[in-house]
Amino acid sequence: MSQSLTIALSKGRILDDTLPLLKEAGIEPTEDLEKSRKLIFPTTDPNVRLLIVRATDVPTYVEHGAADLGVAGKDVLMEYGSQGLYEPLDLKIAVCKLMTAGPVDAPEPTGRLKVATKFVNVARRYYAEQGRQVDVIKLYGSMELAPLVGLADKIIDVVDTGNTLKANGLEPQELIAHISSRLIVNKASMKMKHARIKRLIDQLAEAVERRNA
Ligand SMILES: Nc1ncnc2c1ncn2[C@@H]1O[C@H](COP(=O)(O)OP(=O)(O)OP(=O)(O)O)[C@@H](O)[C@H]1O
Ligand SMILES: O=P(O)(O)OC[C@H]1O[C@H](OP(=O)(O)OP(=O)(O)O)[C@H](O)[C@@H]1O
Repeated sequence: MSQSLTIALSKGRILDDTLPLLKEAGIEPTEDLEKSRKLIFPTTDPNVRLLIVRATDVPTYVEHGAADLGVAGKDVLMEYGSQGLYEPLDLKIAVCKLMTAGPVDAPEPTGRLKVATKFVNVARRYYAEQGRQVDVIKLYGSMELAPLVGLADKIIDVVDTGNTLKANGLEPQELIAHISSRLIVNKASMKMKHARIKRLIDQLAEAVERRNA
């Protein structure tokens, strides 16, 4: 008997970049996910369904077993803490960098640094490793605004082209990590549904390799 799989994805770039890889593994949604308000979607494989969740919620669904697998940015996994999950495959999609950024040509602030970010755990860890005293301010978006209005000296955010920083008079400073999206797997599912999950990982790994050849 075939084992059922539930895969958690987020709308936007992760969905756009993951669907072609899933297609190569024989899994295609049977309706247009971007156009629908539904959150659970059947696929051409009767034993595979897709869940649509917020990008930052993907690890939660997978760790708790509400989904067997998911696709999440390394930034999200660094912030969430990935010890409760397996992370068997780098899908090499949604590639960007996690960086500190601040106003162009601003002098390095002396004393306690104010850093605004949605990656508060990453920020605390990063500055603790440097022995630097920081106040970390949690934001949920539009981080670039914080230094412009005096909420923070710097931000930590993902950077791709750098256009968003530039448009706001900011510049990238220190590289914290190279980021791409990873396939994550629930630990119990990996045991209980090993053959099916292993097959999918192998198929996706081949698809990633073909794409990056
Ligand atoms: N400009 C970018 N270029 C390339 N990859 C990016 C970029 N911005 C974010 N990413 C990567 O894509 C992932 C998903 O980003 P996306 O913008 O879809 O969600 P989000 O807006 O960060 O999440 P949420 O909706 O929960 O706030 C991020 O976790 C990151 O790894
Ligand atoms: O260096 P860039 O190429 O400008 O990309 C960086 C931007 O991309 C992400 O935002 P996104 O476009 O995903 O919008 P969001 O804020 O809705 O997540 C991120 O939060 C940055 O603002």
